[in-house]
Amino acid sequence: MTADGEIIHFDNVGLRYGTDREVLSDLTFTLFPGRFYFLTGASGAGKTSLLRLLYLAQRPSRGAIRMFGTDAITMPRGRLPQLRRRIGVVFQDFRLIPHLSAFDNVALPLRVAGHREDDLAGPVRDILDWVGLSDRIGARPPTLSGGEQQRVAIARAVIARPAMLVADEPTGNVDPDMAQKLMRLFEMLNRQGTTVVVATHDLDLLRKVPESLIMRLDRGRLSDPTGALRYPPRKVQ
Ligand SMILES: Nc1ncnc2c1ncn2[C@@H]1O[C@H](COP(=O)(O)OP(=O)(O)OP(=O)(O)O)[C@@H](O)[C@H]1O
Repeated sequence: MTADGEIIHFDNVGLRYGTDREVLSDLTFTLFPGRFYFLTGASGAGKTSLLRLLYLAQRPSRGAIRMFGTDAITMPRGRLPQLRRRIGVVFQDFRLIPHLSAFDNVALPLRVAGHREDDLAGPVRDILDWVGLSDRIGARPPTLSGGEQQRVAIARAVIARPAMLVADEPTGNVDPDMAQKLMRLFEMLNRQGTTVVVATHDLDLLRKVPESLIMRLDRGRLSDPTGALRYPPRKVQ
C-alpha cells in the first residue's frame, strides 16, 4: 500500500486482444483499501477483461497500473506470484479441482504457499464452517450444488487472507436466497478489511450492499458523470 492509501491505480489503461479493436479504453481510476466495489455493465462491456487486469492474469496494451505500491507493468516477472498472492479470485466457473475434496480445494493456496500440514486443518475447517459447509468437507465438487461449489470457491479465495477479493459474477449460478447469503459473506469479509470487487450485470445485487461503490463499464469505458471513476467513485443512490 502506498502513502496515500490506494491499493490499485490505473492510469489511461487500454486493452486489445491481438490486433482487434480495444475492448477497454482510457481507464483511469483508483481503488482504495477496505471498500466494496461493484463492477457493472452489459454483457461484453469488458467486466471480465478488467477483472483479469486486476488479478494480473492479463497485461494491458497501454497505460500504467500500480498495485500495492508496485509498478505492475515494469516489475520483474519473478515478483508476480508475490503480488498475486495478495489477491483472491472467485472465477465465474469456480475452477475447483474435481477430484479433490472441498477441504483439499480450500487448502490448496496454503499448501502452495508452503504452510505445514499440521497448520492447515484448523484454518481450512474454520473457513468451511464460515461459509456453511462444515458438513461437506469431504465432498468432491461434482457432488456439490452450484451454490455449495460457489462457497468452496469463495473459501479457497479468502483462506490466505488476501488484501483484495475479486469475484466474477459470483451469484450467476445461484438462486436469490443464496445470492443474498453470498453477498453477506462478502460484506463480512469486507468489514474485516478486505477490499472487494464484484463484477455483475445484476443490478438488484447493488442494492443488497448499500455501502458499495459502483464502477460502470459501457463498451470498454468507465461511464460516470465525470467520464471516469475517480477519487473515489460515487456511492449508489
Ligand atoms: N480472449 C479474448 N480474445 C478476443 N476477444 C476477447 C477475449 N476475451 C474477451 N474478448 C472480447 O472482449 C469484449 C469484452 O469481453 P468481456 O468478457 O470482458 O465482457 P463482460 O462484460 O465480462 O461480458 P459478460 O457479462 O458477457 O461476461 C467482448 O467483445 C469479447 O468478445
